[in-house]
Amino acid sequence: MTASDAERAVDEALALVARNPDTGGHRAAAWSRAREIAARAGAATRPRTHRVPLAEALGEVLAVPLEALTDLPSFDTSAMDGWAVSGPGPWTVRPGADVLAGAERPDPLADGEAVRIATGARIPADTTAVIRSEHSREAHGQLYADRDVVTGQDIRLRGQECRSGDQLLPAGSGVTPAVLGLAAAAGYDELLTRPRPRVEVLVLGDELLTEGRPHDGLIRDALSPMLGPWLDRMGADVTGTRRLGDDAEGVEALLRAVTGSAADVVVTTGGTASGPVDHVHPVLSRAGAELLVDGVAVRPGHPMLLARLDSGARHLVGLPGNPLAAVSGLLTLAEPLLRGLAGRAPRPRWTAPVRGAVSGHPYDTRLVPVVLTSEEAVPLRFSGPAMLRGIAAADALAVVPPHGAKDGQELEILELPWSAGGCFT
Ligand SMILES: Nc1nc2c(c(=O)[nH]1)N[C@H]1C(S)=C(S)[C@@H](COP(=O)(O)OP(=O)(O)OC[C@H]3O[C@@H](n4cnc5c(N)ncnc54)[C@H](O)[C@@H]3O)O[C@H]1N2
Ligand code: MOO
Repeated sequence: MTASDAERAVDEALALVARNPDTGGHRAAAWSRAREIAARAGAATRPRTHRVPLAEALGEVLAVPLEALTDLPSFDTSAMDGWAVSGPGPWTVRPGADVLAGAERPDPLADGEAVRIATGARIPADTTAVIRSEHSREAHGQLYADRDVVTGQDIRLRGQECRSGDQLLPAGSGVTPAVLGLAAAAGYDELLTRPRPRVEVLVLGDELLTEGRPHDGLIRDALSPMLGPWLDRMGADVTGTRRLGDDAEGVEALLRAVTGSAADVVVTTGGTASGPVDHVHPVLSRAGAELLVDGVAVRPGHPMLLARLDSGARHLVGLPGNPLAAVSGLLTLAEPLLRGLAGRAPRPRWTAPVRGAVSGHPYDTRLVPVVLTSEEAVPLRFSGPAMLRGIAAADALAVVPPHGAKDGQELEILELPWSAGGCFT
C-alpha cells in the first residue's frame, strides 16, 4: 500500500464515522474494517527514521533495503579442514605452509601441489579442489585421496551468497537477531531504521488500587502491569504508564496528553463508554481530534476507538476498561496501527479448525481465547469481558464470525506475541 492509498483510506474512514445520523455521528465499524483503518492510519503517518549501531536496531524495522556492501563470501573460501590441491593426484605436499582462516593471501599452487588448509581460509590461486582431511592420506611428502575428487568440491566461491549491491532484504523487514547477523556479515556497522513507535499509556479510573487485595468496592488495576509489556512485545517503545483519576485534574491531564504528548500513540484505558465519568469522548472533542473508529462490532470491546490527533501526526487508541475488552482493542486497533507506524506489513493471516461449536453474537465478531494444539484451536472458559483467566492461559484469540462457528470450522487466529515469536513478528 502506498502512502497516498493509506491517506485516501483514512479520509474514507473519517467520512464513514461522520456520516451516520442516528448515533450522534458514529457507528460501529466491522471488525476487519476497523483493523484495516488502523493499519492504514499507521501507514499514512510520516515515517521517522534514524541511524543506529547494529546492537540498538533489534526490534526496529529497516527504513531502506539491506544491500550487500560486499560479495559474500568476499573471497574464495575453503568449506572444510583438509587440503587445497591443484590438478589430479597424488599431490606433493607443500611443507610447513598451513593456510589458516584470516591469514595472509597464500601463494598460488603449482600443478600437482597440495597445501593443508583450514575451514574459512582463503583458497590459493589455481586450486582445483579441497579434499577433507578424513578423505585423504599423507605419506612421505605425498597426499593421496581416498575417493574421487570432483573439480571445485568444498570450495565456497566468492559471491555465492550475494554480490556487492544485491538486495538482501526489502525495506520494512523487522530487524531480528538473524538480520543483525546478516547485516554484520554483509559489512554493516549501523542500520537506517524506523524506530519503534513511542506509546504512552494512560490508565483512567478512581476505583483502581496499585497494591494489595480488592476492598470496599475498589479493585486492582490489572491493566497497568499488562499493557506496557504487551505493547513492548508488539514492537512499541513504551515511554510510560500513568494513572489518571476521574476528577477534574485527571481530565485536564488527559487533555494535555491528547494535545501535547510526545508519544506517537496515546493508549488510554477505561472511560470509553457513556457513563458519568467516561471522559475520553468529551476530551477528544475538546481537543479537536478526529475519530477514525468510534466503536467496533466486536465482543468484547465494542466501545474501543481510534482517533487521529494533530492531522495524523499522532493517534490515540481508546481501550475499554473491562480487561479482556482492553485486550480486544489492543489486537484490533493498537496492533495494526503500530505495525503501520513501524512500516511493517500487516501480520500474515492464518486459520485453524476450532474444537467444538462456538456460540456467536447475532451481529458482531467475537474474539475468544484459545489454546493451540498441533491440529486445532481449543476455546477456553472464563472469557467474559471483565475476565483475564482465559486469556492468561491462551496462546491466541480465535475470530468467531457473527452467528458462531461449527465444530471443525476454520477460524482466523490472532496469536499472542509471546506464542508467535516475540516482538520480531
Ligand atoms: N450504557 C452502556 N454502558 C456500557 C456499555 C454500553 O454500551 N452502554 N458498554 C459496556 C462495555 S461492553 C464495556 S467494555 C464498558 C467499557 O467501559 P469504559 O471503557 O468506559 O470503562 P470503565 O467504565 O472505566 O470500566 C469498565 C469496567 O472495567 C473496570 N476497569 C477499568 N479499568 C480497569 C483496570 N485498569 N483494571 C481492572 N479493571 C478495570 C472498571 O472497574 C469497570 O468494571 O462499558 C460497559 N458499559
Ligand atoms: O465490550 Mo464490553 O467488553 O463487551 O464488556
